Amino acid sequence: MNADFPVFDLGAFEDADPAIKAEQGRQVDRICRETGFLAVTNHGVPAQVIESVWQAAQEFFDLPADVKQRAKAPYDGYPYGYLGPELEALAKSRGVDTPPDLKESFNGGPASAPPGMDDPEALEFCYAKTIWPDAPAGFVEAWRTYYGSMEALAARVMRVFAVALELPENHFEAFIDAPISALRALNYPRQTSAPRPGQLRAGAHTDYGSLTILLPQEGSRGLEIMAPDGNWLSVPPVPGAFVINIGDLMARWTNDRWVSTLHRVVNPPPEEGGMERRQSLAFFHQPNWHARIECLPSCLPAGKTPKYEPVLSGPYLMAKFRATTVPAAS
Ligand SMILES: O=C(O)CCC(=O)C(=O)O
Ligand SMILES: [Fe+2]
Repeated sequence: MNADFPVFDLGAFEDADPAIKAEQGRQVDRICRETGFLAVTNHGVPAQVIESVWQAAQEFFDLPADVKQRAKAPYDGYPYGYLGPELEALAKSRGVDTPPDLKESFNGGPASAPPGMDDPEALEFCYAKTIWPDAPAGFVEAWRTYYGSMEALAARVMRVFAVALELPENHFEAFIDAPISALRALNYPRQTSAPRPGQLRAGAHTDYGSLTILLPQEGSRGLEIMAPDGNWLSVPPVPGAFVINIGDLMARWTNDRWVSTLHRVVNPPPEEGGMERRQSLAFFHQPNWHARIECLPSCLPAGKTPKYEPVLSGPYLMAKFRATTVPAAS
């Protein structure tokens, strides 16, 4: 048990006066320099919003395979809809060849494109239609409500990050007012046979964007992060909390002051009777398509040049995403 997994009280931060906020920001800065993983409590997302999408996702994953396939992505590399078992290997994003991950997922994007958006790649990719399942009833509404709650929560966490980086609290606002985030419901099915060598529920990877809001199944285990000493550390269940972690884009934005930590989901140990299924929800927050991500002013030591060229959020995400899709067998 990791008694020391950091827990951050978001409501208390928001109610605090500037001096306390600055002090809490320094704590968040320290966490993000070390692992970039923390649990966020007192987040204000209504239990009902979480419960509804959780239930809807569970019922969807319980449907027969052929029914789920009706919501499948229309072609390889399409970002949204149902992605069946063994179609993705996250370790490939780092050039590591493993068997496909033991999971299935349902993915959805932003509700609509912002007015004036005419970039063909953005329209074809981030703003592509979500392929909705026709069952269970209420799925779309529950999904959209949760997606909206995650957009709002991510914006609040970005305010904490701004303070942690000694920037004005609203620094990130203009970069994230038309975000191209994705919500993914994950199901790691009950394992009835032994995994292949090197096969995990989710291979070791870093996330791509600014931050991820993860909701692991209550009380579940399996998520591991790489500690600064190189050892895998299991993330303990924190009741009522979301697990927040930063992604590659935030590492880049901060000139590597913050780390986008390697993480994975391991198979349950059979000797603990742990072949059971595990569900999670992952919201991948990503700045506006056109947001130019270049070294933040507070992250560049005097006299130094930034480590990275500026990138645009959307095209950067596309390149990352395409590297992980396992091509269909021919
Ligand atoms: O299911 C989990 O706990 C983590 C999933 C994850 O890291 C991802 O999908 O990027
Ligand atoms: Fe991840």
